[in-house]
Amino acid sequence: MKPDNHPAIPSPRIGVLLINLGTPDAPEAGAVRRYLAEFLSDRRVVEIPPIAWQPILRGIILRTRPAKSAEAYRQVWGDDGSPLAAITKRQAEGLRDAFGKGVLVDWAMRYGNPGIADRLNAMKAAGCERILIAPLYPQYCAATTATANDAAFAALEGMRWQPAMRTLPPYYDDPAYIGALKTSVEEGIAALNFEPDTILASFHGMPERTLELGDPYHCHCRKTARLLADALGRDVMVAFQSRFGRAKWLEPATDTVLAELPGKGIGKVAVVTPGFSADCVETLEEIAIRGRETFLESGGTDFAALPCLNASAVGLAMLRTILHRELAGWVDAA
Ligand SMILES: C=CC1=C(C)c2cc3[nH]c(cc4nc(cc5[nH]c(cc1n2)c(C)c5CCC(=O)O)C(CCC(=O)O)=C4C)c(C)c3C=C
Ligand SMILES: [Fe+2]
Ligand SMILES: [Fe+2]
Repeated sequence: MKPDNHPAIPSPRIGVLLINLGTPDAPEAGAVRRYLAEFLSDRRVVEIPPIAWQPILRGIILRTRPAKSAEAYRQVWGDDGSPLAAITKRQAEGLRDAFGKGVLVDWAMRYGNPGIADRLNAMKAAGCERILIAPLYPQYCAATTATANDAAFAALEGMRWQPAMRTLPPYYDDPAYIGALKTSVEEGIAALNFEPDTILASFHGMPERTLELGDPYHCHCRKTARLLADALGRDVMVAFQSRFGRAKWLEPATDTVLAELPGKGIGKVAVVTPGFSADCVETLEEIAIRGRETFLESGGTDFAALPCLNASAVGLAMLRTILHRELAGWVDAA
C-alpha cells in the first residue's frame, strides 16, 4: 500500500526556488495592510521585542502606512501586477530550461503570494527530492536572506520525508554579478541623452545597530560598489534608501545625498540599485519618481534611474551561472 503523501514519480527531480521579498496582492490599503502586518511582524525584520513592537505596529503603523504605501504601489503597478512579483516570475520562466529537463524552476515571495511553503509543497508533489533555495539578495542580510531560508526550512517541519536542501550563498562580489552590473550600467548610460557627472549606487537601508550586531550587509554593499567602480573604471558613490522607523539607519541616506549633490556642482546623476534583483516599489517609486523630484527640485538638471538586472539577457545569464554552480553534483550540464 502506498501512503498518499508519497509522490508517484518515475525519477527524482531537482527544484530551484527563486525567492524575493514580497508584495501586496493589490495596490489598495487592505491588501497592503495584510502584507505589512506579515512583513513587519517578522522578528528578523524588526528586532524589537514583540511586547513593545506589536502595539506600535497595530496601533500606529498599520493604521497610517497602508494608505500611503498603497498610493506608492498604485504608481508602479502594471497589467501583470506588482513589478517585483511579475519580474521574479519572468526570471523563473527565463531559467526554465537552463539546467536541463529534470530541474524545475519556480518562484516565491517571503511575504504574501505565492508563499514559500506553498511552492515547496508543490515542488515536493512534483517529485523534487533535492531543492536549491535561492533568496535573490546579492548582499546577505538577516532581514532578507536569513528569513527567506528560515521560512523554507520551517516549511519542511511537517514533512515526514523531506527533500534535501541547499541555499544560495550571497553573491555580492561574484565576478558574474559584478560583470552583469557593469554591462547593465554601461548599456543604461549609453542609452541616456546626457553624460552623468556621477553614478550613485543606492542600496536598501538597515538599522545601523544590525551592523554592530555583526550583520555583513553593510560590508557586502560597500564591496559590491567598490568592485563595480573598479569594473567601470570610474567612481561610484554609495547611499542607503528607504529609512523606516525612528532608529538610526545606515548612512548616508539616498534622499539626503540627492538633495545635496546639485549644491556640490553635480547636476547630472545616474542612480543604480544593485541590491535589488528586480525593480519594485523601492526603485520605481522611491528612486525613479521621488528621488528624481528631490534631485531636480534641489537644482539638478538631469536624472536617470537605471533598471535592475531583472529578467534581462545579462541578468538571466548571471543567475544561470551562480545557480548552476550551486547545483554542482546534482546536475552536470547547463
Ligand atoms: C534588498 C534588500 C532589502 C533589505 C535589506 C530590506 C530591509 C528592510 N525593509 C524594511 C521595510 C520595508 N521594506 C519595504 C519594501 C521592500 N524592501 C525590499 C528589500 C529590502 N528590505 C524590497 C525589494 C521591497 C519592495 C517590495 C515591493 O512590493 O515592491 C516596505 C514596503 C513598502 C513601503 O511601505 O515602503 C517596508 C515597510 C525594513 C524595516 C528593513 C530592515 C530591517
Ligand atoms: Fe525593505
Ligand atoms: Fe521605500
